[in-house]
Amino acid sequence: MPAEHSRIIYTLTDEAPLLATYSFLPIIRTFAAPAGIDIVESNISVANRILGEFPEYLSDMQKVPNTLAELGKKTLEPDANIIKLPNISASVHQLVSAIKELQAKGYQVPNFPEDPKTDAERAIRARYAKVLGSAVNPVLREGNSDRRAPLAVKNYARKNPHSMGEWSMASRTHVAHMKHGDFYHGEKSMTLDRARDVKMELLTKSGKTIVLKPEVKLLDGEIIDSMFMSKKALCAFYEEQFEDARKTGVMLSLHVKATMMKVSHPIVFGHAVKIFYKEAFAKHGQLFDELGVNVNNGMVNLYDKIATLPSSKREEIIRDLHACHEHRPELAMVDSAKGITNLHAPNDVIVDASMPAMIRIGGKMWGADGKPKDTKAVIPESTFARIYQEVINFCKTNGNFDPRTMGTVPNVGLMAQQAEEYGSHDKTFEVSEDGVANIVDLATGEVLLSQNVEAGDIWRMCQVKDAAIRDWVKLAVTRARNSGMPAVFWLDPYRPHEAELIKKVQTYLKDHDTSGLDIQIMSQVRAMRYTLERVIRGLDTISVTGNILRDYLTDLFPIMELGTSAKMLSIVPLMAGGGMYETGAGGSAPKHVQQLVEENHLRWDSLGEFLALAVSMEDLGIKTGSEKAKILARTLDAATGKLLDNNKGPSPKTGQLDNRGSQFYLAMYWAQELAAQTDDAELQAHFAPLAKTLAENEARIVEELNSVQGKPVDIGGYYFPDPKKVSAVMRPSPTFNAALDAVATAG
Ligand SMILES: NC(=O)C1=CN([C@@H]2O[C@H](COP(=O)(O)OP(=O)(O)OC[C@H]3O[C@@H](n4cnc5c(N)ncnc54)[C@H](OP(=O)(O)O)[C@@H]3O)[C@@H](O)[C@H]2O)C=CC1
Ligand SMILES: O=C(O)CCC(=O)C(=O)O
Ligand SMILES: [Mg+2]
Repeated sequence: MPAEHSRIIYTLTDEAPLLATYSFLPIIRTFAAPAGIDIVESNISVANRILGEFPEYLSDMQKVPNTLAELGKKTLEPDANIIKLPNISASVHQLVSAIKELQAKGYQVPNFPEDPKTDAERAIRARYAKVLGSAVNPVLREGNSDRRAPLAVKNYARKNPHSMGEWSMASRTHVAHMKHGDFYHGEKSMTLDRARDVKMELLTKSGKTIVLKPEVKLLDGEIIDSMFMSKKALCAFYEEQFEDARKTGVMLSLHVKATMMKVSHPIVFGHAVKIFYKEAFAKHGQLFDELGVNVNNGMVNLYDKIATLPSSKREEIIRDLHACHEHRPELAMVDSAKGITNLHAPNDVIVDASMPAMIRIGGKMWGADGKPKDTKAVIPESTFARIYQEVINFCKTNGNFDPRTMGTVPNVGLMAQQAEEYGSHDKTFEVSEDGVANIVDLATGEVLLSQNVEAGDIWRMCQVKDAAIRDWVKLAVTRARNSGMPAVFWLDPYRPHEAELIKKVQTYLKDHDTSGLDIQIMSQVRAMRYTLERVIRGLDTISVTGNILRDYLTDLFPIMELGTSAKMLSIVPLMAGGGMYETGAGGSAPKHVQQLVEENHLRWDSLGEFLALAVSMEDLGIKTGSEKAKILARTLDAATGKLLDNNKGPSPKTGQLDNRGSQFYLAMYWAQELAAQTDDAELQAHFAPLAKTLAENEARIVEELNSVQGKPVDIGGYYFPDPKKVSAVMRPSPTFNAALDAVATAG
């Protein structure tokens, strides 16, 4: 078997998934080896990405290759087979913390220039921008998204329903969104008649021409949009909503996606903070400017910056901040015990996860007194906010969803080739002066799209390539055909971008045999209502959406159906022919690391990894003609089914089975499945002794894994932990380790 074709690339990322990888990789290697499959690591953690970006600051020993760029290239090769775990999409605060940790460990990478003044600082900042926010997914996701709950997982959730909070008709929880002046209302869109090179420029009222983006290469048939968020409208909206919440006595929460929309949403977040605390900002604004306070990075930034002030001044500021609360509504808390509010850090309340968590528990968030309360969820962007209001209306009328009976909602999402918001980061600008923002053809000078903007508005251009749209339509038809489910394109004909998309969808659907399929196009709110009406009748519906709703719906529905998006199968069929298998649809669960460090219990569920590995091995088997790889995939799926049936997922409670124990059970069941199959005698003989050893030592291994819990452990860092220490913590069972080693030696 050619070596090139028997390779699975396994990413090393951050936080909980990285910890889980330390115990899972030795297991995977034990099983993959006899099929000639190499498991190759690719470290794309935020720390490693920083090091990869700044080699000239490092000693030769410290230098690392730019792994993300290399992996990005790999996604364009037809034999790519990548298992991608969730990684940190770093906010500025997280990035700065990671830099500090690296520096403390002797890696002399430059400081992050928060407020660059010189060209040199601007250059460093531009390089750090490549590490900031959602920097990994847009590079690797060179294909559209296919996310769904596998049948075994869905059946497990039906039999073992997670808890759901009660919804009451009297709930005051609701979503507040902008009615004008947001990206939706100002959007203009067009499909290119031919390939063009364009620039983005601002013609100011004062007569200047500011070129914001000198060149963007556009392809024939590509859809481009120009849209802006009005600062005035956004600030007026915040004022009105904060006051409404205060008057009506409902708690307030803000939900944005500052990590994925890494340029626009921090600004949107910052305005909320400045308006909430406006008296304090009016009084101390000049000092805050001098200190370089930037609340786009949350209140945490302000607290960090004032820490250097003499204590009397600092206390005065803190008193003034607290005084603001008197005429503002109660704020939802992220951690009420520690006094961390919703406005503390923009990465603490990430809308895709935070809204479903709130809906799941009956429309509540936590108040400062630690009690769950109804909340006004402020989500400025109307297109996406309205779907949540629709779910809330539905729950108020029909009660909470029932995981035992509800249907499933898989998603086919448009994201390939940096589609929509994914490609907009370097084309998003905070407008410096009133004027006209134009997208101009470089060759002809023709103004393609034009907007009247004002100082402080956020103006951006999004793109979607024609090939990505064709591939998305094809994936939707394939999924509809293979699943037998109806598919709904969630597209709003009144939104200019989506009106362009609808034309293409209608055209490309004709390229496929859609006979007998139920494929419809509906605006988001109607699509949500239609889908929910089916969901409560136990009926399944595929949602086919753009990039943002791909993200939002693949947390929303899994969290209702399965209790978590960790249990999703998340496949990216790469357009160049390879496959990327993401593990779950959720994030990197920072809370889980805290629990491990404090109590040596890792509640991270690796089910997503198990599911991803099975499809990855299956694909490898098909593409390389390896029967052994196919058998490994089949038996792994069976083992995962058994794991679910026997309830061997990790418990959130310290002292009980955790991630490590769950992985042990997977290994035992997998070995048993391989020992029991008769299609391949070699594999059978190879794994029979392991199956026997693990079964005989089950009680002992579980005891070794569970008895270490309850005490703090040291993993030697957060963003750049010590591999030896993590490995020791994550592999605490000598008996299990020896059993795996014995197979390697025997092989
Ligand atoms: N694909 C990717 O690379 C993604 C990366 N992210 C990044 O992850 C970080 C955290 O994001 P956040 O929005 O807080 O979302 P998370 O999904 O990390 O956290 C929300 C909650 O989901 C639950 N959860 C998620 N995954 C698992 C799992 N495998 N096993 C058990 N529970 C799980 C946990 O809840 P509980 O313990 O209460 O059950 C967790 O606290 C950010 O840096 C974000 O940018 C986010 C989404 C996707
Ligand atoms: O790219 C990111 O920052 C997050 C992506 C995400 O949340 C998702 O894909 O579900
Ligand atoms: Mg998401």
